[in-house]
Amino acid sequence: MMAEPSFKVRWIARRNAIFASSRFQYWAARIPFIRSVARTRATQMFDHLVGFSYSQVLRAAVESGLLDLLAKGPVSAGEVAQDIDLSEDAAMRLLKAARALDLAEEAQSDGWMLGQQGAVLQADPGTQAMIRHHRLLYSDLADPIDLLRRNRKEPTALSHYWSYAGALHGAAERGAETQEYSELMAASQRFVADEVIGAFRFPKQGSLLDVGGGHGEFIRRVGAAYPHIRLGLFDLPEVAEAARGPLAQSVGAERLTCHPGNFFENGIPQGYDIVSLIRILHDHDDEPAMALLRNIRASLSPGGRLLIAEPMAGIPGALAMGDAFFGLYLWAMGSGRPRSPDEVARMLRAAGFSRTRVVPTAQPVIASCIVAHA
Ligand SMILES: CC(C)=CCC/C(C)=C/CC/C(C)=C/C=C/C(C)=C/C=C/C=C(C)/C=C/C=C(C)/C=C/C=C(C)/C=C/CC(C)(C)O
Ligand SMILES: C[S@@+](CC[C@H](N)C(=O)[O-])C[C@H]1O[C@@H](n2cnc3c(N)ncnc32)[C@H](O)[C@@H]1O
Repeated sequence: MMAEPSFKVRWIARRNAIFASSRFQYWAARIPFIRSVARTRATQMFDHLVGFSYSQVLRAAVESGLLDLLAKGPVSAGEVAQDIDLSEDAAMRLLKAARALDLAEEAQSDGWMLGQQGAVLQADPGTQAMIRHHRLLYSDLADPIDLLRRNRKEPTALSHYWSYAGALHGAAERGAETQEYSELMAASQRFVADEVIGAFRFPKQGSLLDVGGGHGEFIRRVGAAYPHIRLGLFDLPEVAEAARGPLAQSVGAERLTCHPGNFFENGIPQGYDIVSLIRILHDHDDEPAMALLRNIRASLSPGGRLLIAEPMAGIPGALAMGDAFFGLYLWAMGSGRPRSPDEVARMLRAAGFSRTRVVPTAQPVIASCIVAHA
């Protein structure tokens, strides 16, 4: 027999019945004070509903070169039309859509420039690369129920792209593809690295090993901020080998060691003060994620620390980013899930770490940070 519904259950049922009533909605939109909440809710629902159209405006602005053109503005609608090969009518439709999203601004009569959000986006090749990349996500999400019903290990556009995840279930070969995803990750690393470096103090004379460090953009940035820190990069052989030359040139060969390897099959190199996992843990389901944490724990001496930074779930003010974006993204990728800081902390303790601490970041929508002590 079902237990008596709790007070909370009864309260939610009552609240939902009131919110669903069209009479309540009608009056709420007209009563002073309450109407601002009603308007915000309606706009929020509308934005969720049409989010895909907004994304496609971003994509058109990036892929057509409109943002770069506006950066040289003011430009007329005619010039825009000619430059991006659209009719004047279509160019004006795109400019107005871009203006509505604050990507463009009409600074003078028929003189278009970047809007405030446009200025941020145009200056950031990493976010632009993500906008281009999301065509894969949206093709996988074309039928979301079908995606959620299918065996998660069936190949998708994203699992093919992330060949290391695809390789886990035989969907893809490695090679040229690692080059492509490494470049995307390097391009979008700027904000993540800034968040981590702004939040966490690295030991000035110590050593840092970035596990799954890709082309080394993170350690390049830490290396620039801490000129005396010794740097290590661990990644799949084809990635680590491709990173070695350019990275040595950038940070100095004498303080860099590249370790080719597979963190599920090989031990993590020992002797580092800090090991970092940047945008790695969420890629993996719980069992492999625990194996990776144990592997890192085994490599650390007393006093050693593990720094985890990635977008996390359950972050106040950024809830949708965690479970509504990364939840579906990683589902489509076929591996991993976003975790809350509490979940990550529990896993760290189960892997043998003694203490964990959340390090607050300025923009949790980009990354949250947890440090664990060996
Ligand atoms: C001074 C006066 C008068 C006013 C000031 C007003 C003011 C504060 C203006 C603000 C200007 C400003 C500083 C704006 C800053 C804007 C920023 C920092 C925007 C940042 C946006 C970042 C975005 C949109 C990031 C998106 C990231 C995405 C979608 C990442 C996706 C990552 C994926 C898919 C990763 C995949 C890897 C895998 C497989 C999961 O491991
Ligand atoms: C999502 S990318 C993150 C790269 C980088 N940390 C960043 O934030 O830009 C995941 C990285 O983990 C590496 N990787 C995936 N599986 C691996 C494995 N089994 N062993 C070592 N590295 C692996 C990939 O090659 C890739 O560079």
